Amino acid sequence: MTRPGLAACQVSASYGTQRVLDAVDLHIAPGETVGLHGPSGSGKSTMARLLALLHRPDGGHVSIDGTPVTGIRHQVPVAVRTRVAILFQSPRAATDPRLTLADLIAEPMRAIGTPPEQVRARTAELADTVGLTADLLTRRPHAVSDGQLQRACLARSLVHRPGYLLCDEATAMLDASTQAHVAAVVGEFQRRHDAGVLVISHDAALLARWADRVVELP
Ligand SMILES: Nc1ncnc2c1ncn2[C@@H]1O[C@H](COP(=O)(O)OP(=O)(O)OP(=O)(O)O)[C@@H](O)[C@H]1O
Repeated sequence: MTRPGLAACQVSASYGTQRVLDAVDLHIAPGETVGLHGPSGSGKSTMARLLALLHRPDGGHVSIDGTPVTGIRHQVPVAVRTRVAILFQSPRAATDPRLTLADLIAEPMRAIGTPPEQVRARTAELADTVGLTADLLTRRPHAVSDGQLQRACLARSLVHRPGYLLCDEATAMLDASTQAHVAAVVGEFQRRHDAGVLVISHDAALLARWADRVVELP
């Protein structure tokens, strides 16, 4: 029987001659919140990029619900790659400054040809979930705060109702109340969809509060 979950199986990753991860295992079960902690440069973000199918491992593989994934990004079938979503630390680095917040949220739906009416309805539903008003949805990133932009990124990450959500220092730049709001939205999504969540943070106190267990990278 296959073990459900998002797994890195003996994955290794290098940049040039620098080996960043060496045969590392990590498993996130449905409904589970796993913390990932480790010193700066230990490969936490690289692990998130591997699990999000954005970066190809040099060795080992990623598996989703027991099925090994081959390829990365668009090489992976839509139904498989949309099982995993990632939320980055810096919403500005992760967004196209030319798009309105509504278009940012809608982008992953348009990319797979979702009909416009469905796109509109789901965008409105998600904007409501993350607490973005209609006025904010018409603005571009330069005209909103980091917290408001991160809310739009969170909405975008939930568009396809992913089975696994990877939060790479996703609340590190936010003030305490936005941090709590983002964590609450993620928690509610997780409960409703039995999603597995990976929380990457330098903040041991945050991980102790948020995660069911914490994995240390050396
Ligand atoms: N695109 C890249 N090209 C070259 N080296 C990279 C690249 N991305 C990351 N690295 C290097 O790989 C190592 C691991 O980086 P990574 O960002 O995964 O670590 P991290 O644990 O997330 O660090 P931090 O906590 O500081 O964000 C670092 O030494 C970094 O400089």
